[in-house]
Amino acid sequence: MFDLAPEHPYPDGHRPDEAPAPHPLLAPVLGLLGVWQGRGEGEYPTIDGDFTYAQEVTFSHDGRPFLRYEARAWLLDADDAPLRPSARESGWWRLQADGRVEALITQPTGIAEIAVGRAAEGAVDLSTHEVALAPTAKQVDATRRRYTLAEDGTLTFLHDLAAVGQPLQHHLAARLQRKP
Ligand code: HEM
Repeated sequence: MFDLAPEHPYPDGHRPDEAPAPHPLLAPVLGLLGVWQGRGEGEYPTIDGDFTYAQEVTFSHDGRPFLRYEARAWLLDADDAPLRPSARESGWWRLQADGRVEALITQPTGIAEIAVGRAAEGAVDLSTHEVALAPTAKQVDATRRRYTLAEDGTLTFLHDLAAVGQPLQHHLAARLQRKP
């Protein structure tokens, strides 16, 4: 019989300098490893008014050439107090030898995205390759996600969305700080 392991034998790493050693193909995204938290603003022409939100984003790895990605957002009220849970998603970013990234991202709203793009020096730009929708999901045609790591350690996130009959346009912008 299999003996239950008290701890996972291959825990994910959240820092470039801790075990497991990151795979060399992760070099362009090493600066993203860890848990990030911050605040953002969002809008869309079909939504009543702007909104502010908080988000926690986690990038980790197990020594192979892909990142595990998870993002959870919650809406904020006018005093920045949590209002209600909002978008969440998780997936895998597969790093290729020439800096290309293939990202597979799924959301509980019935949307599964494959996005492709490039990673270089802490900047990642991902655009839709394909979107698959569950039968009851809202129509999403395309997205673009840009992550930029600034000198001061801030991670900027920009998200464009083509959905529910609207052309690709701004949906979200956030500034995240790495959690200690
Ligand atoms: C930080 C992440 C996100 C936040 C905080 C957020 C927030 C919101 C909010 C507040 C709405 C209005 C409806 C509601 O109150 O729930 C909305 C609508 C929507 N969002 Fe997002 N969103 C996020 C990410 C995404 C992503 C990644 C996608 C698609 C890939 C997406 C696609 C949509 C769509 C399709 C709608 C519906 C528009 C409509 O029916 O008029 N959102 N979002």
